[in-house]
Amino acid sequence: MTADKLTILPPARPLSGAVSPPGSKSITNRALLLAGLAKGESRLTGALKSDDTLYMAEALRAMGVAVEEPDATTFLVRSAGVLKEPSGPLFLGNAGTATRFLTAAVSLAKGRFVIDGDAHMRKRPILPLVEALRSLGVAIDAPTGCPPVTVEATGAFAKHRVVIDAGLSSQYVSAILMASALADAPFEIELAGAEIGARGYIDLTLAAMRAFGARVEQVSPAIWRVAPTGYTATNFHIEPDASAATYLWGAEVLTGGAIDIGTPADAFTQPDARAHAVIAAFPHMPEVIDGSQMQDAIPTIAVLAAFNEKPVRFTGIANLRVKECDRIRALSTGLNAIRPGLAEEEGDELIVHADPSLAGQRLPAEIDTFADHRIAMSFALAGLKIGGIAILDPGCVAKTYPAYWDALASLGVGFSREAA
Ligand SMILES: O=C(O)C1=C[C@@H](OP(=O)(O)O)[C@@H](O)[C@H](O)C1
Ligand SMILES: C=C(OP(=O)(O)O)C(=O)O
Repeated sequence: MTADKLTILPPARPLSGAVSPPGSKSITNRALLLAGLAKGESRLTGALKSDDTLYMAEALRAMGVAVEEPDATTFLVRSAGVLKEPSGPLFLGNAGTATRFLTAAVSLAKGRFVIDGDAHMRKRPILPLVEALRSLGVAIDAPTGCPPVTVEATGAFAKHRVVIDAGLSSQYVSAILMASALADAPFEIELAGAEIGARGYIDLTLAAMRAFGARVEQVSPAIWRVAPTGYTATNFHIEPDASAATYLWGAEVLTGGAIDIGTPADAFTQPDARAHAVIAAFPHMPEVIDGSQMQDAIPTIAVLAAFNEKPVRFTGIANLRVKECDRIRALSTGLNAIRPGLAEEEGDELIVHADPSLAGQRLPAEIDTFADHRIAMSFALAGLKIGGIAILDPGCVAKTYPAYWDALASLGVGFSREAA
């Protein structure tokens, strides 16, 4: 974490140029794990190198997997196909994917594993996953309901069917799906309720599992069946990050520019690519936006909404409160710091009162990012149109997009950096 602040200087011209977003965080962390669970060598290209994926790589190394980095976007993973007991706790920063996915994966290894993270991760719920694994006979404990999680693993599940509540996070389901291909018999996962965060992330999980040789079928909208195939090492290419793309799409429409991100919106398989259609409608974005299937894109769209022609109500976003920070609160706080009354929380919904006349004004505001990369990256968009927007702790973008500020600079955005 850096203590400084970065003030965005609104560009005089529309932003134009070519910038490729980095590799997908979600897919990189799935591929790293599955490569670590496969016997042999897997080459992962187009990968993201950022805090979240480097924590995953480091944890795998601590469990005996060789993870080499021949270049800036490749991981070369060599594994015996089993995760060994590490000599100490696995520290995963604030990487939700790494934390949840590894909690399930180590439950089928042998030994004692402690999954831990930073102060933010220690506030992010993991109890539904812990309880599901416990119901499978795993000796697992998370006294606060959040990390740290301690697992005493014996190498097998005692049962081959689990019911899990994924209302708070789809990552719990992805975690068990990926681990369950290592069970010793066919395994079934059922959702406790119809509610699930973003289903598109489950599809990403199934696609990654199949690429590494798993056989998994969706029996009904709430039930998946996984064959006990284990994983096969493979070479795997990772597409660019759709959530990262949303900032570039946002910068393009907000400034009336032309930014070539190198990937057509319909070529992404990640759920946040849905945001493209909404962003492309700017400044005529809909008055009600259901964020449930594109959750990580909501900060981007909410900041754009401040410049929309009509107010926007965001629904289906309750679990934004348990992401890297409470994103509903962070968005309302930041927008109201720019101009009081700009945003309003109504229960777990967010209303952004649009005001196109904000563009071109000077409204100095310090944006508290709450150490959340998406709050930093999305509020930078406001700074493209409003003078005086300062992003606190800009280094937090390293969680998923370490080159973000360089990318904006390459498009012609200027900054002034100072100690906060
Ligand atoms: O499976 C994944 O890769 C992710 C799932 C989503 O989280 P939840 O399932 O916790 O909502 C998303 O917000 C996160 O950035 C990545
Ligand atoms: C919610 C996010 O991350 P994670 O849950 O993987 O930490 C995110 O990247 O917006």
